[in-house]
Amino acid sequence: MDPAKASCPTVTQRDQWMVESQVYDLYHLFASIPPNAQSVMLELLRDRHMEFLTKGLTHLGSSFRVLDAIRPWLCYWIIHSIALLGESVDDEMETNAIDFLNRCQDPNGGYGGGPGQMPHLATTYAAVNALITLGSEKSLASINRGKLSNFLRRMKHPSGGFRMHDEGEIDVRACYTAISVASVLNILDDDLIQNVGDYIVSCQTYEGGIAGEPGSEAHGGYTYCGLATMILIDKVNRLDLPRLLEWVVFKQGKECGFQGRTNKLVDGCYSFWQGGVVALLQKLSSLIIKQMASPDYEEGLAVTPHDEACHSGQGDLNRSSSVDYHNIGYRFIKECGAQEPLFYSIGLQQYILLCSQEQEGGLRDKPGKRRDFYHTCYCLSGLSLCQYSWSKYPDSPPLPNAVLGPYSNLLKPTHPLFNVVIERYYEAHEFFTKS
Ligand SMILES: CC(C)=CCC/C(C)=C/CC/C(C)=C/COP(=O)(O)OP(=O)(O)O
Ligand SMILES: [Zn+2]
Repeated sequence: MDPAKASCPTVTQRDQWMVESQVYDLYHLFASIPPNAQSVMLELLRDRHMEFLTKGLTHLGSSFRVLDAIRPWLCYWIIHSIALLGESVDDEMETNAIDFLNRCQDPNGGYGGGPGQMPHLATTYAAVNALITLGSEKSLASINRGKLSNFLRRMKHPSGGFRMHDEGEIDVRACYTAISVASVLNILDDDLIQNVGDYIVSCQTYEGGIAGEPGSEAHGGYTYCGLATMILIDKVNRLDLPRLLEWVVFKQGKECGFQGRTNKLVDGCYSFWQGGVVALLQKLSSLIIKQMASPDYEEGLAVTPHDEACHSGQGDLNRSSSVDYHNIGYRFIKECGAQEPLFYSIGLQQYILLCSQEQEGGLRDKPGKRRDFYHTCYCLSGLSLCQYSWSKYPDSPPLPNAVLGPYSNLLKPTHPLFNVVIERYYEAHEFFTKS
């Protein structure tokens, strides 16, 4: 999956069979070997992943010239993966990463794809998440929040959406990256939020998922962005949540991985984009039941129609006057949702460990594809969500049967709204509450 562009809308039956046969070969092999060998096959290859990731970070300054416009993304994918594995980067690497990201910071706010490049919302999100994950005071203090706030306001469009960059496209990714960054940095206010809910509601399609822009096809990446944004702005009740849930659960394929959209192939990165959608919906289970139970639901009237009148109704999140935006993400993870995952969590862990994991380290889309940092980050993020999907709170240790393979596979929990490791999120939340 290339997050920058959409390709052909369907795959051929032959493509589908090829994937199925490769995946089923692996599953048959797995089923045919003794339990102790199965346990070895299911092991998360921590040391090899660390070697792959550390090498990548070391070479960030030199060998990634071809990926010159996404270098803050590479920082985030690598640093977040390392944090999920419960490791950290050494002091020299941390200093280099902070200095490098600082050079990507635009004098007028926001981060570009490399030093001197125009600021872009996607690389701003990546840079901020990377700096939060590094977590030191120097790292957090390096973000110029005043200027970044100006940049976000410059990207705001009267439709309610945001542009990705000056004169750039308006889409649901732009809404999410702007709102996520503003929320975590404590600079979110009514002006930034105005009409965002209207824009995202207009992107929910007849299938139930969310498209990148009005009139397009529902897709897992945009659905994650749209749903997370609606939660962060306290407008999630405006989405048709039962339909969204129905759409996403049917995106988990026979291979146990997720596909991004109807009639396309499963891919390890959707373990996070679609797995994240289900994890968020799990927390919203009482709201979903409420929408379904409403006598108006069949008529499509149970969903609040306009931006002004809506609050989520999620316990403490339900307020009548001014909204404490900075704390929505904080309180959300404390909410109790459904006690069990709403998808086949063990099956997805099996897909990630047996099909997406490369023996030499790093993770990939599917068998036959090459590893890369993007897939490593989102396969590990999805694996972490699965492992904690039976836990009442994301930071309480899961029972052994929730974790496929040896318990040493357990990763750090990630915040499902921001995709940063929860411990780092708490530290950043405290830092930006005070400053
Ligand atoms: C935070 C942030 C910037 C999030 C990005 C969200 C994201 C992953 C959007 C996906 C974009 C898209 C339509 C890809 C389709 O590619 P494809 O046709 O190659 O893949 P497919 O066959 O799996 O649909
Ligand atoms: Zn992918």
